[in-house]
Amino acid sequence: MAHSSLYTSAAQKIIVPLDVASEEDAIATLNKLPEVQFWKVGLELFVSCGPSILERLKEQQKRIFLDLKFHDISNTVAGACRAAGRYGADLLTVHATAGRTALKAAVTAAQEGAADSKVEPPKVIAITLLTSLSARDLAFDLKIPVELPEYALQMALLAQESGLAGAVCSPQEAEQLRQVCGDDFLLVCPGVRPQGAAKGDQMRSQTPTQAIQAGANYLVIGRPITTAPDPAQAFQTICQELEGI
Ligand SMILES: O=C(O)c1cc(=O)[nH]c(=O)n1[C@@H]1O[C@H](COP(=O)(O)O)[C@@H](O)[C@H]1O
Repeated sequence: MAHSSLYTSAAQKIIVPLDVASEEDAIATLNKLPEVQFWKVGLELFVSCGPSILERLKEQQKRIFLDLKFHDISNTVAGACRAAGRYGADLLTVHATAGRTALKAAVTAAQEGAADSKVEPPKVIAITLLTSLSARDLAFDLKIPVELPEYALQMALLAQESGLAGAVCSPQEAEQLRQVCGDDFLLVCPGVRPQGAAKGDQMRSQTPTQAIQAGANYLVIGRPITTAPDPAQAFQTICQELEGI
């Protein structure tokens, strides 16, 4: 059995999503993975059981990525971000394709919400292009006539110009985004798969080592940990991989 102290710095870089449909299942996942410091609450759990899970996480001094991926007109995005800003989450997502006005409004509104409840505002980060989409999807279905890495970069730059703290991108685009957007821009990478793990619906994946070497600040890793026969062991194996870089 590995010692948790060995994995502290690597563990802080890994965000594990609570992609379950009830608070009970979420708590069961939390209990299986006591070493995880940073949890993601996304659409499935938030729509299923609302904000009470955020209180449970805060009681346990966990960090929270509130991944609600807002994508709407600017007035509606602002209202949602103001409400989300009240919860004291660390990170909050909006889609870059909501556009410049909505992105700027998101940051301001999240700050207002946080001030209302006297908590730190969440860092608002933008989805550049979902990691479940391929270059083929971008060109043929979304009809976007721009190469995929360039498109992700342009969405990240739009987010940066609009005052957002960072972006969500696949590890495959992280190196270019890091070079262009600089060291202070947060890069959060889902679509991360340890060598040999099932990709599922992830179309642009890389290993944890590759993602960190490309410049990711945080890795979002779900099923390779949560559906493993021993989730705590799977988490520790990834931490060990990162400690070895
Ligand atoms: O915003 C996200 O976290 C996100 C963006 C994205 O482009 N791709 C993506 O997979 N995610 C999330 O990252 C997690 C990936 O989970 P696994 O594929 O199980 O590792 C899921 O909770 C997704 O909602």
